[in-house]
Amino acid sequence: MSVMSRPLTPLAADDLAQRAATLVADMRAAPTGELSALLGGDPGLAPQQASSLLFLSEQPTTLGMSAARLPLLLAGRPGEPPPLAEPEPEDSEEVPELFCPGPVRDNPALGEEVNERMVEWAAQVGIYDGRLEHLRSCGFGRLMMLTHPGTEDPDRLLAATKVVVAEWASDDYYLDEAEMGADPEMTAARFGVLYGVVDPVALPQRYRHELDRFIKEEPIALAFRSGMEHLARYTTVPQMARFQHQMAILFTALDQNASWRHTGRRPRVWEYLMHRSHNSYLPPMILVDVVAGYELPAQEFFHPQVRRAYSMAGTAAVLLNDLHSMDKEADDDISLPIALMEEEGCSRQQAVKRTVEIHNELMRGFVAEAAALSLTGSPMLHRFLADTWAWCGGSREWHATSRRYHATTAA
Ligand SMILES: CC(C)=CCC/C(C)=C(\C)COP(=O)(O)OP(=O)(O)O
Repeated sequence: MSVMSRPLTPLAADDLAQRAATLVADMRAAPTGELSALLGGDPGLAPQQASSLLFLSEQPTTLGMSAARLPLLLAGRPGEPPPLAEPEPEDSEEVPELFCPGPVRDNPALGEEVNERMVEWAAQVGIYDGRLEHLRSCGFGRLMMLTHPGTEDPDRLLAATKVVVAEWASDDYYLDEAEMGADPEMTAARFGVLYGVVDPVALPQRYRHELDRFIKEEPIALAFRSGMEHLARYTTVPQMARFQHQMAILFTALDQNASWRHTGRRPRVWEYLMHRSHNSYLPPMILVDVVAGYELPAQEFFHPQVRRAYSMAGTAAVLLNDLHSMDKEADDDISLPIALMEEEGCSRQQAVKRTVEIHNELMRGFVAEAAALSLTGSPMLHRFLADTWAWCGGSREWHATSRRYHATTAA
């Protein structure tokens, strides 16, 4: 019987320590010393104790992004007063280190090749027309190279890059960038139609040509259709179905975001965190097995405990995006630091610190869940969890260096 068809049973402490050690060993580039201490350092601990330690330990570590790497996030826009609250005096709010690995591999030439081919494709489908140089400089090919160390195959990486760039483009064109035609009043109507392209509808014959024409003329729709056709060369039926499901979740969350912008209503912190769990980095992250050339069976992928584990990683990773894009977002946009400043009266520095703490809590939660799951899951699940961890490391590196977030650094 598949382990995922029955509930997980409490584990013996020595089992947990042993499995956690294996998991950590497989998590290339993980902060192994810290994880070992947390997960397996004391085999006498009961599993619940070991797990709760993961949530309690917030000490600065020797790994991850140090507070020193966050000055840009703390600085605010040059020449502008600090938003909403006065900053705290220096070092009263020390930002903890990120609990997140670094990249498992960095192969700039591979990233460049994928990036160039992606830009060529973007020109063909018509997205980022007149902005292709900026698209190139964002280095989405590099993002995919960094986040998917399991393959050297540029075509596999390119297929995934296309759908990920289509996702970003839909966010830019339909929600975020007014100068690219985004209008919150129209967002839900647009994503409604787009979903019918992602999960193709069977329209009555008489109306099909109108949809076909719409897809040809709407670059975002064409980007999704073309990108998904390429991706389908590498997906199984369940893998493509899970991608479509994740798009439905994403589009709903983007509609929610548009409604806040349209009405001017600001979400509470808990509500924003829920939103960011749906508008998270799961869309690119759940492709880790597709790109690496194996399949996490649907029975495990959709198991609530597995989904809980990788969803924590997906939300944590997107909170790093919130930190890095603080200075580029429009005034009506919302992020976790902004929600914290607005609702809890935090200064900018306090909000950054709190965001890092929440990120770390989620990542520690992911590791705790992953350690427990790898005791009973399939080898594919074990690999999927390790690849998820590696994805976070690659994403962290990209956010720290991409021109999408830092106008003057290398893509
Ligand atoms: C890859 C991708 C776009 C995933 C879906 C979730 C999503 C729309 C984002 C992470 C983009 O969020 P955000 O608008 O905050 O990103 P930017 O800061 O604009 O890059």
